[in-house]
Amino acid sequence: MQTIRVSTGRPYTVHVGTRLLELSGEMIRTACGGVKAVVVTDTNVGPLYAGIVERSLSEAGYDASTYTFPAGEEHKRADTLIGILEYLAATELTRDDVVVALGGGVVGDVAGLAAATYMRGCKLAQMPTSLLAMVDSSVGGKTAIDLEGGKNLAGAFWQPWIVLADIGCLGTLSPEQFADGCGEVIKHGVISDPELFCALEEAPLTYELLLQSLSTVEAIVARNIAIKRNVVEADERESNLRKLLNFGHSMGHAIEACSRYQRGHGSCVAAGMTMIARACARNGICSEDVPTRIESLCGRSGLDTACTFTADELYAAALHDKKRRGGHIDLVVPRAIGDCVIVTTPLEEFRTLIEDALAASEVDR
Ligand SMILES: NC(=O)c1ccc[n+]([C@@H]2O[C@H](COP(=O)([O-])OP(=O)(O)OC[C@H]3O[C@@H](n4cnc5c(N)ncnc54)[C@H](O)[C@@H]3O)[C@@H](O)[C@H]2O)c1
Ligand SMILES: O=C(O)C(=O)C[C@@H](O)[C@H](O)[C@H](O)COP(=O)(O)O
Ligand SMILES: [Zn+2]
Repeated sequence: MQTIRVSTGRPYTVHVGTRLLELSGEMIRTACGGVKAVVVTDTNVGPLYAGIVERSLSEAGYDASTYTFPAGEEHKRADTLIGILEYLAATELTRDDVVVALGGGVVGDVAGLAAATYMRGCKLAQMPTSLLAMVDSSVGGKTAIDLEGGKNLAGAFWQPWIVLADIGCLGTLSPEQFADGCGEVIKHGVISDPELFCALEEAPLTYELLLQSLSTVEAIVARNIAIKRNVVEADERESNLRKLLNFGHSMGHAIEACSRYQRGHGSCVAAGMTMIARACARNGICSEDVPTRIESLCGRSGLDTACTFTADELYAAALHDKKRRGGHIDLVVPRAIGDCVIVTTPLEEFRTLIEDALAASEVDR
């Protein structure tokens, strides 16, 4: 097992390993205390793993129960949040008690927001079960729901008390769901770890690798958590540096919204990273090999980087981005693999960059 300490306002430890589902009760009790624990999960993950976690919590002395909501990004919404909050109230959970978010990033984000708002804040344990949630969403404290206007528009920063990433859970993901998490892994390489990016070019993170070597995947997961930890520790509330973690997301979130959340987040980030890198190459900000290498690595990791939406559609959706301030948007642009910067960009220029990216993808075809 690997442990990664996160020194945010309230410090906590991320544990990455196997058999953590079974051990979760005692580990959560040590980190959180309390007498009640509510496992929040979705209809795919619950039948697989909630029973093991609820049993472990009970054996550790908790009065434990489970709340399950329908799987999918389309349920990362206000009515799901309210359903969870009403359940917490019905079980008479107190502020000293624990919400256990067991699932992918959707469960982590919405259950995390429930924990942040229930009685103005109760304890939270993140138990990510998808690759994406392990390498990214369970760490760093961003919680959110989507609104009609766009992705993650209502949320809170609420760091967990503990994160338990049982990599044994990855085996029940579909190859497509596993690949989706690679989008954020590749992002981490591009923003700050060129050695990771090169290592992935040598041996991409694939479902086949998962079947061959769980320990290799465990090491990659831990390395990604450490990358995210370093950024979050430096800028917990995203005043500046943390925006780097949004590389590929200005266009990625727009693609996700345009697809009405039918396309996976990681795949949209892969397309968004490729698009902004293409636009940067066209404008002499990076060399042509940057978009080529990003697109190629995404493809070898099983990610689709195509964008089927028009500049008008993407621009309209991207206007809801949280990094927009008046007539500008803070864009994360790559200068090289491992070297990204945040550039405050006028909206007209951003619109031109979207057009450049789409034009460049036409030329490539
Ligand atoms: N808070 C953050 O910092 C942050 C970071 C990145 C992404 N996100 C958010 O995370 C979400 C994407 O996360 P995701 O890709 O995990 O999506 P998800 O939670 O929808 O999970 C993807 C699918 O896999 C299923 N699943 C999860 N674990 C499983 C397992 N072990 N076995 C079988 N099925 C399993 C889920 O039920 C779902 O159908 C998006 O909403 C995105 O905005 C948040
Ligand atoms: O943790 C962060 O900070 C990130 O930006 C990680 C992203 O991968 C993630 O998708 C996040 O939810 C996006 O944040 P948002 O503020 O643009 O909603
Ligand atoms: Zn993301």
